[in-house]
Amino acid sequence: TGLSRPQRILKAVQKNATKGNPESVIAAIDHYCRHSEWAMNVGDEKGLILDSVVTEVNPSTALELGTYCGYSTVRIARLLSPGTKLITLEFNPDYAAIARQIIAYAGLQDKVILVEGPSGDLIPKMKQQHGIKSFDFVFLDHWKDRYVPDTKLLEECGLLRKGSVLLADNVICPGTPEYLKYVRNDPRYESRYFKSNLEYTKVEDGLEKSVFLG
Ligand SMILES: Nc1ncnc2c1ncn2CCOCCNC(=O)c1cc(-c2ccc(F)cc2)cc(O)c1O
Ligand SMILES: [Mg+2]
Repeated sequence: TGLSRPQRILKAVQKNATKGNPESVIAAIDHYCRHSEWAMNVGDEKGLILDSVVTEVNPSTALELGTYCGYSTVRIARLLSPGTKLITLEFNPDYAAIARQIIAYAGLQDKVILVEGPSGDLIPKMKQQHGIKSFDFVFLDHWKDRYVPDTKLLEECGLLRKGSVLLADNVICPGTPEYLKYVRNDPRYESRYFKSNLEYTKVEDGLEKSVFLG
């Protein structure tokens, strides 16, 4: 049945972007997904909010849950200071294989550690496998019903510290009502909603930024 959607996205990057230029990789994916076929990247509109939060936090350690094709991985990694790492977790090996190629095309492979597997199994291994004490920044963009259990897991594993920032995609569409209740009602979190639109559409969506108060 031909190429998969992620394979078609990779082809669009190889055709239209410049090797080693993350901005051109981001632009190529956005152009393809806006004009050829929709895909579940965080996109250009929510991407600007992601950029501003990453720039504000300037994390030394960052975690992304849900890599897909690596679009937000490239957006985050391109903003990291030298010597800092982004760990991104992807469940689907086919997505992971495409993401590795897109991250490498952007020239960001030295800033990114892509780990394949379910977040619930991998999060408890972060300290011993990657020498992580805690995460300064976490981008949640995986299965929407994993946002709450994985946030609790990050807390229980001591991977959040006072001031750690969680940024969650899709809190309106597809929606993560349980997660919004959790971070908005728990006094240990200071939460704020950034209204935007679902990638490449006029449908409302947004990002929830939550600071862990310890
Ligand atoms: N390491 C891991 N551990 C556990 N699970 C993992 C994992 N890695 C991946 N997964 C699971 C799947 O990840 C993809 C999750 N993302 C989405 O489903 C998503 C869907 C839409 C969407 C779709 C259809 C509409 F009509 C409207 C909106 C938009 C988005 O922006 C989305 O992000
Ligand atoms: Mg998303």
